[in-house]
Amino acid sequence: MEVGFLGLGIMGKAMSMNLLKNGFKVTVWNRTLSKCDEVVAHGASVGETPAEVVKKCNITIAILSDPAAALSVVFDKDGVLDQICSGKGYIDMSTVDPETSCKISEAIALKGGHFLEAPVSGSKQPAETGQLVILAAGDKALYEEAVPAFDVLGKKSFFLGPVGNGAKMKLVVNMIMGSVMNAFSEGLTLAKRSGLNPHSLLDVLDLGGIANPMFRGKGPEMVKDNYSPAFPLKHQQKDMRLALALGDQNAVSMPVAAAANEAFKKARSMGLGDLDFSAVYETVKLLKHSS
Ligand SMILES: NC(=O)C1=CN([C@@H]2O[C@H](COP(=O)(O)OP(=O)(O)OC[C@H]3O[C@@H](n4cnc5c(N)ncnc54)[C@H](OP(=O)(O)O)[C@@H]3O)[C@@H](O)[C@H]2O)C=CC1
Ligand SMILES: O=CC(=O)O
Repeated sequence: MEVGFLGLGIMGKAMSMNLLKNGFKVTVWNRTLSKCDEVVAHGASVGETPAEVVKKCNITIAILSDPAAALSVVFDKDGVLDQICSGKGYIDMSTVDPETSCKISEAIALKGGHFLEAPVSGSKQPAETGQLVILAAGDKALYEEAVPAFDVLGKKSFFLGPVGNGAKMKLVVNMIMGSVMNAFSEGLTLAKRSGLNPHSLLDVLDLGGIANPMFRGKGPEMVKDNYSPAFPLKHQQKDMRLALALGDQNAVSMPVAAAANEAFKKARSMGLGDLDFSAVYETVKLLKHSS
């Protein structure tokens, strides 16, 4: 199977390498072209523009930073829309809002093409090991066609119905994740400030009802102040912002998520946006004792 791949950031690089390793022919494009070198060394071809990739491949996958990037790659000059047509599919795996997905879907449908949104849950390591959870919605026939690729990229894929449902599911999941990360940061800080060993807290958490892979994976690194990026904090803040907008539209009061968003914004203002989202811990550590 031949697929196009747009966007070779943390996720796109790992995912395209995984497709190559599993026998797919892959043609890649990245805005910063030099980032294609490593995947090319592993057998990928390069397209000069998104349009060139779509022209060559019947299915093109994208995973880009945010709504602005997702829209730019489709609508700008030499973008996806230039070459999408009947018989071709476009799968956007970026985390965006439902409105962005619907806009892309409608434009592609007008050209006779097929569209699937398929944001993913899971981070750098699950992307490398093919353990993502894929949250697809849109064109069911394109979903069926993409299953061999999804089977390589993920441990499970869901088809959630009409376009927008994948984006919504992803935003709900990441809203919970961002809120939990803030509570975890407060807990680690409280443990340390009150004289407890934070490693003991991690051990206790891991044996109880709220044990989870995020505490297990990020906790020991946070204690060492290591925030090497797997999921960049600027993207987590974007997800909180988009989830809060979804809350506005549905009149859902989300004070916990709103507070978590403020903490991520604070972290960005401290220059931590390119670090892992666990660096929000630094904003809690910053707060002074009252006594
Ligand atoms: N990292 C993670 O753990 C996860 C991330 N996600 C989501 O996946 C998406 C990608 O994340 P990740 O790989 O971490 O992000 P990165 O920041 O590592 O990569 C972003 C990618 O988007 C490209 N890009 C940014 N702006 C534009 C633009 N205007 N036009 C064209 N390309 C653009 C970048 O190109 P360039 O190299 O030129 O800058 C790069 O290829 C995001 O939506 C994120 O929320 C979802 C699950 C997990
Ligand atoms: O979007 C991030 C993730 O870890 O999932």
